[in-house]
Amino acid sequence: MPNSNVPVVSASEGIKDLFTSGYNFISSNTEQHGSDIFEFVFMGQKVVCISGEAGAKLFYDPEKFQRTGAIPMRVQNTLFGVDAIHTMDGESHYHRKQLFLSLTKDQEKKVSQIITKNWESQVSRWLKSNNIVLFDEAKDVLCSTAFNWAGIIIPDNEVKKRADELIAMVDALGGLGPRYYVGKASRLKTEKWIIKVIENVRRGRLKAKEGTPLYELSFYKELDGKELSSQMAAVELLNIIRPMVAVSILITFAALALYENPEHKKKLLLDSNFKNMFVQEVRRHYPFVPVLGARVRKGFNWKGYEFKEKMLVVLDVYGINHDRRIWDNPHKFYPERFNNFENSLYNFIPQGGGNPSITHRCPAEKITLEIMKATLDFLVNKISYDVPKQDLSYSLKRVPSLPKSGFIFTNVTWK
Ligand code: HEM
Repeated sequence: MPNSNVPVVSASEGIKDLFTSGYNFISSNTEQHGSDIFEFVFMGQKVVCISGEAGAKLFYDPEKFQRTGAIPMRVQNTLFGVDAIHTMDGESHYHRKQLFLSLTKDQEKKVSQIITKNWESQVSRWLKSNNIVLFDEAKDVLCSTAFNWAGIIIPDNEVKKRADELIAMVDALGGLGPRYYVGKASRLKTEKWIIKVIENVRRGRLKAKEGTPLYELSFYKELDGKELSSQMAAVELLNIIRPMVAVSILITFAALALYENPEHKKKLLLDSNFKNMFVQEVRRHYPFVPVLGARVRKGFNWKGYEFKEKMLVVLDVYGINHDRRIWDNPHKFYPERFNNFENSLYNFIPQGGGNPSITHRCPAEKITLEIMKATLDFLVNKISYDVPKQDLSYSLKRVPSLPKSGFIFTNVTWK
């Protein structure tokens, strides 16, 4: 059956639109055409874009979609590593996912204690400095937190270099040219180092504490009873450390939200429930993950549209977090909207959707929230600072996005 019943965005129009609309590319087209599905030809390949809560529910049906063959090599070469959990399906995905779920389960308190200590240890330096860039500080603090939690000790003078490499992998996501090559080189360098660490643990030359991600990934066995190759173990260990460092992007947006909405400061000082709503709204409101991709496992029909086997389907993550059918006044920063918000698993998906023990949804949303809350608590309750004039704008055309100045603060004092 021909798919003549959905809008088709021409390749030339679509490319122009992709570069001018960025994060809003899918939602601007679904709104314009009044359809949650449209087709678009990107680099010679037909891509089906879907949006809306029902679109997310469809996308997370493992009978209909698979991840094998969906993640471009340029993303695997930089962000995730080749053949990582993100690309797996079925039983082997389920088995590996249980490892990630067990590594992250009930860890939020431990991680937030480490990060609070790490933030506090920066203050004596800040008391003597002017114009401190929060994003730079956050990526280093998170890098040292992530390695400490994962069971890898790195000297203080290596933290910045490692943090820069991990952020370069994330920054490569929407980058053509230099950003991509810096991200790829950073992955090669970091993987090489972590492979050595894992081999040292396996040969008993380096002690790793049972229960830490380093130990568990070093000795984890696949369904066939074999250990991961040291390369694969390194890729997956980095799939825990790298995203933790990337929370620095959300932290920078949280500081921006606090600065632009000073009326929330008092409530953040006193009300832990409000702190929770505030960080949820940061995850919803600000741009981070733009889209997710999957391939049709076996042909099916949805809303009269014929999804054919192997078709590439892209889900509008940013758009669903700003969908007028789900959120009133979606472009307003309004934490109170999370009071009594009914989460259906598909209507608020900043870290993916569905049930995380079955789907590819992020296993570390609780950890992410606690890192953000511990940081907000530190910024609001422990220190005072001024925010000088700077360019705090951020672009929806750049993936990932970030306030241009990185959020500069100065005149720091303890409270
Ligand atoms: C900055 C905050 C974070 C964001 C925005 C984020 C976002 C995401 C997204 C969108 C996915 C993929 C969902 C899908 O494919 O359907 C994902 C998966 C994943 N995330 Fe996160 N994440 C964050 C933090 C973390 C942290 C702190 C960790 C580890 C401690 C982590 C570990 C993972 C892993 C291992 C997966 C793969 C799960 C799978 O394929 O089954 N993430 N994350």
